[in-house]
Amino acid sequence: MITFDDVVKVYPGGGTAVDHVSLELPTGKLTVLVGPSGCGKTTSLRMINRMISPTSGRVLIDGKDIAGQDEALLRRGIGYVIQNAGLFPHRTVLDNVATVPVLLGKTRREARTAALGLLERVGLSEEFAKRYPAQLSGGQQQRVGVARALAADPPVMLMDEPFSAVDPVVREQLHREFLRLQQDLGKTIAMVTHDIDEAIKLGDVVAIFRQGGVLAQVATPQELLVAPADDFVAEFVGRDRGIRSLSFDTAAELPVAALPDDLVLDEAGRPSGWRSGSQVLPTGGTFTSSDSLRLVTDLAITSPVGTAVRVNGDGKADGVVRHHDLADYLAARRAS
Ligand SMILES: Nc1ncnc2c1ncn2[C@@H]1O[C@H](COP(=O)(O)OP(=O)(O)OP(=O)(O)O)[C@@H](O)[C@H]1O
Repeated sequence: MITFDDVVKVYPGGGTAVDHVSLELPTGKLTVLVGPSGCGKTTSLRMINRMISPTSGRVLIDGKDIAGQDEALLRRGIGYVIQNAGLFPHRTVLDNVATVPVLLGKTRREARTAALGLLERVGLSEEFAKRYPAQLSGGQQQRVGVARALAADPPVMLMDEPFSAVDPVVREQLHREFLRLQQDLGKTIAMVTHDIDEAIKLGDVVAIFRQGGVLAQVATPQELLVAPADDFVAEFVGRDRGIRSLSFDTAAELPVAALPDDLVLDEAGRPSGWRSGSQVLPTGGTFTSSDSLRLVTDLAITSPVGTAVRVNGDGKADGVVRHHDLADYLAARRAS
């Protein structure tokens, strides 16, 4: 666990960048530091590996104040990924990843073999290993940056806007890959972003900062959407938060009604449309009990008959949810 204990940072000649922040970043989880520009996110992140020292207060890793620790040793256990990857331009991709393990005492051959494995894990095949960073796309460079940070197998990773320099489609792909990787590795990660949607998507815990380096709220993404602490957080989290919060709940407990007569099924029992006079209208998609309530809501709204169809693992229809029943369910859930 990383602990900020009443941390203050005042830059000489500047204002207060971080103002009495107390925060816990749980072990094995991804904590996102998010907030508007200049609110102290990067300063806070860099206090974890001592690139910046607090003016007062303490930063502890697993209960030990890092101020008293050997700086080189401390950083060995902390990977660092920055925007635009920050790769060494005159080294190949392979050597970018293998450099730190060599410095830590691995033979060049061992380090290179491990580096190839890491590149593969972040989705880069062997053909990229011999290239130089400038010969890669932005998204590929970010992947190398992540592989390089992982090379020393540090328990802690600091990531400063790691996905912001790539276009939205590549970012989406990197998010998915990164979440899968983190599921396997379970690193303790602190990530800075200014993008609340990214924070909500990736974070186990989200710490929202406001101007002046003050913590506005620390919560799970779902809590932030359902119960923002104040108007600043509500505004920062953005519109549609009620609908967005439904992404975090599955349809497992949603009661379904029996299949109605106007639902058309194929021979295998799979839904193929809604009968409407002489026409058959499209179902517009189906859900399973492990899908989110947000998907079910979307299906019920967009269905030509206001009804979402549930299917089982074989794709057979096994129940329906009408939009008014869904509304009743959501209202009852809110009240409980
Ligand atoms: N070396 C420095 N000297 C003086 N002031 C600084 C220094 N570094 C940062 N600041 C100031 O401290 C405040 C917090 O900066 P910081 O970079 O931590 O914010 P941030 O939330 O990461 O911002 P951004 O999202 O724009 O990167 C800002 O007002 C900034 O101008």
